[in-house]
Amino acid sequence: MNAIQKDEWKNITIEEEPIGCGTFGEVYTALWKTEKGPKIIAVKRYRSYYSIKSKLTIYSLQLKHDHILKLYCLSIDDNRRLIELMEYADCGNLYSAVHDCTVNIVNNKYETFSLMWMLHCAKGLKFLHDQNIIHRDINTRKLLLFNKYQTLKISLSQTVRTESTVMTEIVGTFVYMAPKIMEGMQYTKKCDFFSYGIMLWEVMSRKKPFYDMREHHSFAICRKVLQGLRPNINDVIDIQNSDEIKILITKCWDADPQKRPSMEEVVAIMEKYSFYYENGNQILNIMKKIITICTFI
Ligand SMILES: Nc1ncnc2c1ncn2[C@@H]1O[C@H](COP(=O)(O)OP(=O)(O)OP(=O)(O)O)[C@@H](O)[C@H]1O
Repeated sequence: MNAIQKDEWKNITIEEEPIGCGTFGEVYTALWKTEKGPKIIAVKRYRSYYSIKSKLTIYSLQLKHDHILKLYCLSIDDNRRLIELMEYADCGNLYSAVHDCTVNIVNNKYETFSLMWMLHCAKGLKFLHDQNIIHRDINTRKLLLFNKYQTLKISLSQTVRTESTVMTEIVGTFVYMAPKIMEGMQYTKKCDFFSYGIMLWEVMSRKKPFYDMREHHSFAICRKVLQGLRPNINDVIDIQNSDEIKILITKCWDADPQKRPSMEEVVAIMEKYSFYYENGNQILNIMKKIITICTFI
């Protein structure tokens, strides 16, 4: 792990107002004057040392992937608080991009964006699973956006563990949590697939999971999910051949973990759709231009 030298702190200026607040601490933007020039980074200030062991495990794994958020280093500040320096996501989290309908760049090409985001998420998760790592709390607030909303990366929280670890303590966010985990069973990779299914529904419907439940507290959601209730699949927006996406969602959130698809399958389906939409749109634009030119001739 790269440790930050004590005198390096003078090169880092942290903003006063946090940009986000999580379970374990607050996140700020900061300017880091490095030898290669200044760069904007994100800094997380933890409230306690509780996080340090799991964070050190994550760092020791040295995970590098296009769809995993880059972590630079961990340190202790002058007030003896655990500090983490990481890549700054200039477009915020996916939850806001999906539910805040004021982002025009996203609204104008929503289908293309949504399929691309969920492809990136599947690729990132597949990478983690290939290393035998389980995220355990993947949700749309943990998916961060870059590059004019065109790149998505998974943020690694304290919940991330290697599969060999015994994990029966319940962690995670209830609306995205697999029923077996609610029952206190051991976490396996399959719990991330369940969360993926809920997120895919959320992104493809632009609705919040269980938005239509009268009682929206954790216990009510747990009870309903254990009884087999899932978000309404018909909320998924109609795109060309969206039936395959709907089948994928229902397979991912199946109560039986064995019936959930593999991440290879998920990546293959999402790749097919993203390619279709990306290229379909380009072909459509070229055709529109040809038609315009022809009408002028
Ligand atoms: N690297 C980053 N770049 C930009 N914004 C970030 C970054 N990390 C976090 N944020 C913002 O801050 C919010 C809170 O992040 P944080 O990681 O603390 O949340 P969390 O999901 O509760 O994590 P944890 O459960 O590990 O504490 C995120 O939803 C996001 O909007």
